[in-house]
Amino acid sequence: MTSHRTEKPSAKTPTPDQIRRAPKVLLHDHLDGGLRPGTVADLARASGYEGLPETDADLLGTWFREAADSGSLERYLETFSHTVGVMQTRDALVRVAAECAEDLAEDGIVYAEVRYAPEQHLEGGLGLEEVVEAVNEGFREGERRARENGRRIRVGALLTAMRHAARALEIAELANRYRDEGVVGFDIAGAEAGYPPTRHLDAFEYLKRENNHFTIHAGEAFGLPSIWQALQWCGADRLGHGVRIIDDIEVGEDGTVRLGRLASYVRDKRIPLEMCPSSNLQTGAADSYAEHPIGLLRRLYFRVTVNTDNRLMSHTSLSREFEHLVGAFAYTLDDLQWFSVNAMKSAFIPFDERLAMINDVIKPGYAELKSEWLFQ
Ligand SMILES: O=c1[nH]cnc2c1ncn2[C@@H]1O[C@H](CO)[C@@H](O)[C@H]1O
Ligand SMILES: [Zn+2]
Repeated sequence: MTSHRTEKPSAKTPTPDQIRRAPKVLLHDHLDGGLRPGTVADLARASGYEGLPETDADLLGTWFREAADSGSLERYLETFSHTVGVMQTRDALVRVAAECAEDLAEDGIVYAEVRYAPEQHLEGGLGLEEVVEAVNEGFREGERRARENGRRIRVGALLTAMRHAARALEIAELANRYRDEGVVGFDIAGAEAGYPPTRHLDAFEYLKRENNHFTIHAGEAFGLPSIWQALQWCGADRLGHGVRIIDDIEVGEDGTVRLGRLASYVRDKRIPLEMCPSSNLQTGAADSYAEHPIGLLRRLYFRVTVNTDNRLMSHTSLSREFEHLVGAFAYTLDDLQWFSVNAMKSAFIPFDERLAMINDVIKPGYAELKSEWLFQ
């Protein structure tokens, strides 16, 4: 008698090792939120930065995670003063960017867009352009080191303007100037409540006139009005977080789902949502992985992507984010592929490159993983 395997192999729960080896795409990761704890300690020592709460790398890593675990975005953001504080020289920026690309490649990421706010790195005397050039140099160096270790990654930069400041147009112009040299788009970040995206309308209008791309942190600490402004006033291509779109979705007792006008628009127009589950648990935007809106949004086929936000503060990696989601929602390799293809479709690099990444890198990578059961 022949025995047949009844379970579709791709429907099995992926192991942590498979998750790590799966080709992944990351669209929302802050350069100043992803330093290795040891690097923060090293750079502080080298530059004479005295404000660190701990000097031992392990203790420092724990400190960042715990301090960021505050339940409020404002308190979460306070921890960045220490990472930004040690990223004020060319060498520090090159090192942090190179290690970032290396770490992402080691985690199985094949394409990443990493963001940072150039205006926050001028205290040591660097100019905005020098900051961008140092970070770009670091990314290229990290890509090279990854290649030497048998890994392949491409990293693009997103330039962020801080929403409480008034330099958005200047930073948008900077992003436009470097668009063919490693910078793929623009973003605004920082405390959301009290700083609506329309404050920076001039920057967004400028980028639209230049046919350039941008994402906006919206719907994280503040709700639907922020998402609505980001899309309908500012014209964002993607939403950073966007979790609060859930406020415009009603699920009835019998399971029927009703989308409001804004949620319908987001789904109909395939607006990419850059979701960052662990970060949301820390800032209070969601209570647990199982209750995170990503579960429902994925079932409703919103264009959901999975991201890290701040690997240091959230003690995470993209693989870990997927592990949490696999635990909460029993996602399979098919789901992971769906998230990765969604992210690649939503990237800011040209269409032909996105398509080649999907067809020549991502899909073959998942096919390879899905075939492993045949040889066990
Ligand atoms: O989740 C977030 N929401 C809003 N702002 C953030 C988040 N994570 C980091 N930053 C802010 O973005 C700056 C540039 O990278 C960081 O310095 C931090 O202030
Ligand atoms: Zn963010």
